[in-house]
Amino acid sequence: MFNLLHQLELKLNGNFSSLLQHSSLKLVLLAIFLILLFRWLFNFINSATPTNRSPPSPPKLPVIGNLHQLGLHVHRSLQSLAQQHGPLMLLHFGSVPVLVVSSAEAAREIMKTHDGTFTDRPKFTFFKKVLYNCKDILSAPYGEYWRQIKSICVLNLLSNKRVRSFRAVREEESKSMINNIQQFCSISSSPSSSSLSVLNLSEMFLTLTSDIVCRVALGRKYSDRGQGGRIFKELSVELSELMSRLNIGDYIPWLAWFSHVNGLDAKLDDLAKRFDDFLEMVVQEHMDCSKSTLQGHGHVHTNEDDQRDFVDVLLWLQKENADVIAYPIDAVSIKAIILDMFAAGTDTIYTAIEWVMSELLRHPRVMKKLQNEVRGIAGNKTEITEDDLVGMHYLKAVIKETLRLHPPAPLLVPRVSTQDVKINDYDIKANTQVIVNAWAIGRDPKSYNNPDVFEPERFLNSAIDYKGDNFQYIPFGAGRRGCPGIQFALAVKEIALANLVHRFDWALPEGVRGEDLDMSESTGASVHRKYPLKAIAIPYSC
Ligand code: HEM
Repeated sequence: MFNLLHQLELKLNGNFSSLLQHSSLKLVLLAIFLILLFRWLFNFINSATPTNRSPPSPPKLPVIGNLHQLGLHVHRSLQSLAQQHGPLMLLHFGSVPVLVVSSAEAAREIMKTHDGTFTDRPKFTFFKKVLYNCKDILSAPYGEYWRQIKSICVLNLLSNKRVRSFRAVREEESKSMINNIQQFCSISSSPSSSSLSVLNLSEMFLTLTSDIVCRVALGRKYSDRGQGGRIFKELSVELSELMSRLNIGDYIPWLAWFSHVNGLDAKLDDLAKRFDDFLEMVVQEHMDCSKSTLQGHGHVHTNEDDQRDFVDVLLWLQKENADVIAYPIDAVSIKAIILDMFAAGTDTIYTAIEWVMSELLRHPRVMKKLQNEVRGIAGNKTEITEDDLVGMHYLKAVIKETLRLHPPAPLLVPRVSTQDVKINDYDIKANTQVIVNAWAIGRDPKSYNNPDVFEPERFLNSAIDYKGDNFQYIPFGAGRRGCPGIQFALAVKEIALANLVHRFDWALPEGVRGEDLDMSESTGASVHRKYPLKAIAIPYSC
């Protein structure tokens, strides 16, 4: 989401120069510039005699505020600014005040002590255009509607019981990924093949994750069946890309026209339309199916039925609860909630598995220790099932340590204050946007020894967990707006990783040594590897 902050400079430069060739436009822009300059001078003079105590701020420029101080990797830029200005720092992105939180203590203040004040989300153009005008859980404004759909999500879609009920889906899809790798190894080791072939693991993890989320949310896969499959893959990739682009009008409202000129608005509208058509088709399929069930042609679903996918559950709730809840769930809410599962679930899980395997390939000692644990527990079994995972403490520590170093959403999801509030003696005004730098907090030397070193042992016998009570460790956020998908995400990661390290030994292509593996990050709100992870699998026989 934040990479536009950088793209803005580049794109504005390129497009402005051609536009400025029109002299009337030059005059209009000059007039706008002068108005803004006067406004800025006026504000500057007023703020020179502050009546309140704001958090420290680096100096800002007119119009763009502190945007020029953000590099391609915003979490890294904000960490270095915080090292100079402190763990609570007030920036301005354009005209929007943004409070940046960079320590566990400050995060506790925001997400626990004053959680009730920081429960709203900014009204980003992406949320309005693609997430059904904020009718989903992630972007819905704090209030009764959000409370209702969040509790549906926590109790009916992502409860521990419901997550357990999808065990077969996870086991089958992990098995299918392992079989594909096995097949790939057989082909590459056949006499006709000249060398061991290199697997694109990033692509495999993306397929695994989106197939699991699809089956759980929509009832079937959309990755391998004719046109529906093609449409779905295209949409998922675009969703992730456009979610990562920031709309400059969100921060400098008078530049909103720029998103018309550079085509971003049109792309968002187009994506929203195509996603809506796809989800409409899926919901219709479910409704047709339940009609034929009522006519006696199929299996009747009940509330206790563990086999229902998310669309089934939401349609059932729509019917059952129509008269008892404040905001009856309409068709738009159903589509928005389902879209959230993809927007918030797929990219994050796939990214997390990608980083775990990257760290294991970089650290052969940890890989070996993990394989010993997994193979010791699996014994002669070829496939790991979820029953085997219970005793795999090192596996869980490896996953935890990777999420510390590489939280898929390093800046969580921004929030907004709903009223004026005092934090650590600083006055924070209502409507201040809040960014919590979970990435910087996870690497704070005050909380961790050797914070940049990958050392899963630090989480063995440690009481730190994911629930959001340990503010030095918040990859899933915390408080009322915390992530409801933790159990779902961990269940997928654990079964996939255990099977990957059990069934294969792993090496990097072309004899690259672990420590030389390129760990560059992509730009954007969810940070994955810049380059796909490629590796060689060597089948292991138990
Ligand atoms: C490794 C995987 C995941 C990570 C790292 C992750 C991370 C996050 C983060 C950081 C937030 C914002 C929390 C905050 O503001 O305090 C969030 C919110 C959310 N996540 Fe996740 N998530 C993951 C998986 C999932 C999955 C699998 C689902 C659903 C299937 C999901 C659904 C949501 C929803 C609906 C929200 C919005 C909650 C709200 O605004 O009330 N997430 N997630």
